[in-house]
Amino acid sequence: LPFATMSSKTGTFLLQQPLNYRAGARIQPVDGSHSEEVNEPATGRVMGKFLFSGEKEVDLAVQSAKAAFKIWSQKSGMERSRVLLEAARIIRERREEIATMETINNGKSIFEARVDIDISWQCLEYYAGLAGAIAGQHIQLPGGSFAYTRREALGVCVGIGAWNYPFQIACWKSAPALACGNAMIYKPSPLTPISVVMLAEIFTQAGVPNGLFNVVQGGAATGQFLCQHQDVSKVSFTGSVPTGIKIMEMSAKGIKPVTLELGGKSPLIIFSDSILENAVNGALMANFLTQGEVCCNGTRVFVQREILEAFTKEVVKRTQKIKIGDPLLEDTRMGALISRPHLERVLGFITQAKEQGAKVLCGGEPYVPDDPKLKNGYYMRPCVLGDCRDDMTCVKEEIFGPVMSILPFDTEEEVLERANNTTFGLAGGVFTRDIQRAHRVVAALQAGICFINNYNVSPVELPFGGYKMSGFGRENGQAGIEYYSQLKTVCVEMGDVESVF
Ligand SMILES: NC(=O)c1ccc[n+]([C@@H]2O[C@H](COP(=O)([O-])OP(=O)(O)OC[C@H]3O[C@@H](n4cnc5c(N)ncnc54)[C@H](O)[C@@H]3O)[C@@H](O)[C@H]2O)c1
Ligand SMILES: C[N+](C)(C)CCCC=O
Repeated sequence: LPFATMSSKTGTFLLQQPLNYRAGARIQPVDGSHSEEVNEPATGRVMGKFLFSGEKEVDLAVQSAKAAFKIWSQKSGMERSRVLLEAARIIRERREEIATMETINNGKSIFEARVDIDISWQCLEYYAGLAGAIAGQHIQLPGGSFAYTRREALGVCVGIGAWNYPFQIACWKSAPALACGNAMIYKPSPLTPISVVMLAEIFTQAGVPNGLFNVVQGGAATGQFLCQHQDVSKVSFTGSVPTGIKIMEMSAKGIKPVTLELGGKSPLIIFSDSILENAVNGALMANFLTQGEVCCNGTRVFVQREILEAFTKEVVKRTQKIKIGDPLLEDTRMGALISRPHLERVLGFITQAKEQGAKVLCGGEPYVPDDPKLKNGYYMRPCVLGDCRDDMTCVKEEIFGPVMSILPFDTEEEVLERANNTTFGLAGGVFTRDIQRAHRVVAALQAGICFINNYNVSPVELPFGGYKMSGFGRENGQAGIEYYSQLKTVCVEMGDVESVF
């Protein structure tokens, strides 16, 4: 179905179709508990309403996924690979339509949304490539006996996603899950319910059995029904630390494996020998993609004192030039934040930072575009904070908005101590021309994904995930296979059985 193309101008899209997907079709949930509005962040307009799913609908989705799992898990890796490749091809073909929908529902610029959709189909292609290579081992034992291992699917997996990368997060979870032979039920964030249903339609069109990828819409209660369902074998969650803790507690009751992709407050360390232009570009990429609503952002920017002034001046100049506005316009580089309460929360962090002694070097206030249809959108000017200290709230807590905190440092030893002084551990970065120092620094960083002389690039071949309270498990890369499969050992006796009894 053409979706966004029928109405691809900001302020015009209307939600007309059901957003649950079960057994190969869009449906209304059988026990929709209540309906919620879905907003367009760029305009603040209500685009329509959708129903939150109750326990019965969750159970129907699980039963339908179980039936599809029986078929899909019996297919060879190569057979699954062909279907995933076809899904990747359809996403490529519908790239503009999906990116437009993502922009309308999330508020990020169309420029960025296209990149998200590219990473999404690349993820499907990558796991299609691995599907045929999923294999066990043969182990020789004495007397001609032997053993072998089988890497088997887990069953019905649940994916629960955040609102910042709605389509991409669904692909990062479903591609390895399906490649390994699992079924998946996906629950997107209620703030961004739309694009994942397009993914479900694409999987059906590509040839997955009906029910293999179902979508249930809802919030915390729906998520809980999913996590607590006895026929669910695994939960993969992307979201905040407090919700991650709840997911882990619920999964513990059923001894269900979990993958937790949680928040961060990552350090970006810029040494004085860096190429200044690259370091500035890196800091912008580390802070302002998707209006700063990125889990792995390097929001604590540690700058060696010798270049503090030059770096800060350039970062501020470049930040002030970021084009904010209608996210569907080609030259927009920063769109609208996800919601009014979230915008107010981010602005609240800036007020508090000022109270605690930080200096606003640029931005940090609401932005009202000239275009009248955007006047109720959730925009703000990206902010750079100077005079920051490690004990300030803006430096300690995840803001999840376009706010960069600059922190001076003097020595490598000092900055590493400060960089690791956080309960988070998702990402980290270093800019330097000294290669020994670069590798020494990333080896010492307590973070799951580290960047040397760049930031926030994410080829799907690379495992992604956190240390410490940023979670565990990995998405993407070969490592992703381990988190959607289980190992069976088969021991084969070729001789007679000797009994000790
Ligand atoms: N590490 C990563 O890969 C990654 C990626 C994107 C976002 N994030 C993190 O996500 C957070 C922002 O996203 P958010 O505001 O959507 O997070 P959130 O934790 O509020 O919600 C995430 C998802 O969990 C669901 N949920 C909420 N309560 C639940 C419960 N009790 N049981 C089951 N499901 C429940 C929500 O409906 C949503 O789908 C940030 O902290 C960000 O860093 C992490
Ligand atoms: C694609 N990025 C920019 C690495 C973001 C990954 C998802 C985190 O929120």
